[in-house]
Amino acid sequence: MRFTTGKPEFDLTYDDVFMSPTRSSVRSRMDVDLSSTDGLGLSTPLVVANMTAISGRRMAETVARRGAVSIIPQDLSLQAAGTAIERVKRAHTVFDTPIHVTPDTIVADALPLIPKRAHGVAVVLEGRRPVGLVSAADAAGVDRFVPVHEVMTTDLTLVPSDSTAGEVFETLTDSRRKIAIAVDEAGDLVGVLTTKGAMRSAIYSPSVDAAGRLRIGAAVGISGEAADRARALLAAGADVLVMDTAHGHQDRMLETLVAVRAVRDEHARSGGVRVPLVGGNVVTAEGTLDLIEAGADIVKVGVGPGAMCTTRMQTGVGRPQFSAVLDCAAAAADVGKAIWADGGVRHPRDVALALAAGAGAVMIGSWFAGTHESTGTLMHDADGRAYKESFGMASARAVRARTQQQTFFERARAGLFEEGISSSRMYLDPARPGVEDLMDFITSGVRSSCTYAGARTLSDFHARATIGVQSRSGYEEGRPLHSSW
Ligand SMILES: NC(=O)C1=CN([C@@H]2O[C@H](COP(=O)(O)OP(=O)(O)OC[C@H]3O[C@@H](n4cnc5c(N)ncnc54)[C@H](OP(=O)(O)O)[C@@H]3O)[C@@H](O)[C@H]2O)C=CC1
Ligand SMILES: Nc1nc2c(ncn2[C@@H]2O[C@H](COP(=O)(O)O)[C@@H](O)[C@H]2O)c(=O)[nH]1
Repeated sequence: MRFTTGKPEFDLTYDDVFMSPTRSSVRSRMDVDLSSTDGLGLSTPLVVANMTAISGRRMAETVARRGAVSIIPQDLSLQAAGTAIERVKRAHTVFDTPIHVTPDTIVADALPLIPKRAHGVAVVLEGRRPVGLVSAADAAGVDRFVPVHEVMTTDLTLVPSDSTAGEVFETLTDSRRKIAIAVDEAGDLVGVLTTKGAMRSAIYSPSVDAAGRLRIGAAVGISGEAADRARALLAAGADVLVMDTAHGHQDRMLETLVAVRAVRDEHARSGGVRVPLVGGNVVTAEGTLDLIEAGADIVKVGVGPGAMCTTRMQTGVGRPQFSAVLDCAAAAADVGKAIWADGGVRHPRDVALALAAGAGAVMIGSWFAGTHESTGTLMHDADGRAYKESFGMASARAVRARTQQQTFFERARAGLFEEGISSSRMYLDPARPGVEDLMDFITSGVRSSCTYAGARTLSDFHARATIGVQSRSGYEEGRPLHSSW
């Protein structure tokens, strides 16, 4: 990557920069290979942040089907994390795992479950056999105590579970239906697929492990028994381990990395699979190199850019994210390693700019909180707009949950150091209410950015990108106007 006018002496945010178009021989945006350059080989270079309000098994399976990976937060109990990993490993790589209810489930119980999937229905099962579909529209205007078998649709599009996404697409378009239910030879439920899902399956490749199962990562805190948690997560099948703390460039993080690396190496010797370790967060070349020396394969970069973050206001510490990514990525590349750009992403352009600066993949939290797949419960404000509640992992709320086993004094002391927002409303975009909708939005933007730079791969993109520094009005000029001026 090069600057149009030489590297400035001051640090830059994503908003401060733009990319100049350069001559390109790439004929189509679909010719761009978006595989991550972080060694994980994600076909979509996105990682869902290890935040309790965002990353759970539903998020993990959905993004893995589209080539990305989600990290289960450190605050989840080992048992819950193990269950999440196990469910994601069992999930189908093409068909979505639907919500299911029984014919006798009452409408009042079924309705809150339906928004937990972007496809908007629950499958009604007798045993494991699908007998109906119920949507919020089917249940509109009926008594809440009515059993779903009285309102469900029974005219189903059943497809064999070995159907390809293309075959399902044809079946659905021929029958003018939106959702197919895949069943096995016994007629038992395997999963569901919408026309959009079938189309996406043709565009994205799932992120899978050596056994062909969807991938999922898990976080380990630096306080407490990190090595024991890491060992248990590896045994449960985690595909990547993330050690992160606010100040990643501290002795305790380095010691934790050394300890977890030993556990990981032992796991690799016995099982033959070397799980990558991620450490963070840092914003300097020195921090990056120290974490790599201690055992990190990937360094997580970003202090203070996150949407739930109060660190910069509270402490004055942090660094504008574009420059942090640029410097840390260069330092990591010098020793053959990579970084994730973590936090501060609000538009597809931010992802493109992070990748142009050399990030191996980009971590997103809050933007994905406002989706059907995040862990929170769907709520509506006084105007009827749908939202989910999000909170920072260093907020008083998260600290209270994380320190439950400690004494009252320790908890009160920890509570003094909050560096995050405890409650924030992340609205679902009515045009893009699912995480896959946002992934389409982001990846189409990044594909296009690559062709503007004449790049077919992300390493090409980093090599060819030409970046300029813009004024505030330069940034404002680029913002679309949704009504006249
Ligand atoms: N990317 C970012 O900008 C930030 C991210 N976060 C996220 O919040 C989550 C919780 O992280 P964290 O608050 O570190 O909690 P952790 O539970 O990971 O604990 C942090 C440990 O480091 C010690 N510590 C020393 N200096 C600091 C410091 N400046 N800030 C925080 N801890 C320090 C703490 O001790 P003691 O409590 O005794 O001081 C504690 O033992 C993580 O997921 C992290 O990524 C949090 C803040 C910033
Ligand atoms: N300073 C804080 N940073 C936090 C907190 N919770 C999470 N984070 C960081 O933000 C990113 C995600 O950024 P986003 O802009 O996509 O939301 C996450 O990975 C953490 O590094 C917090 O409470 N305080």
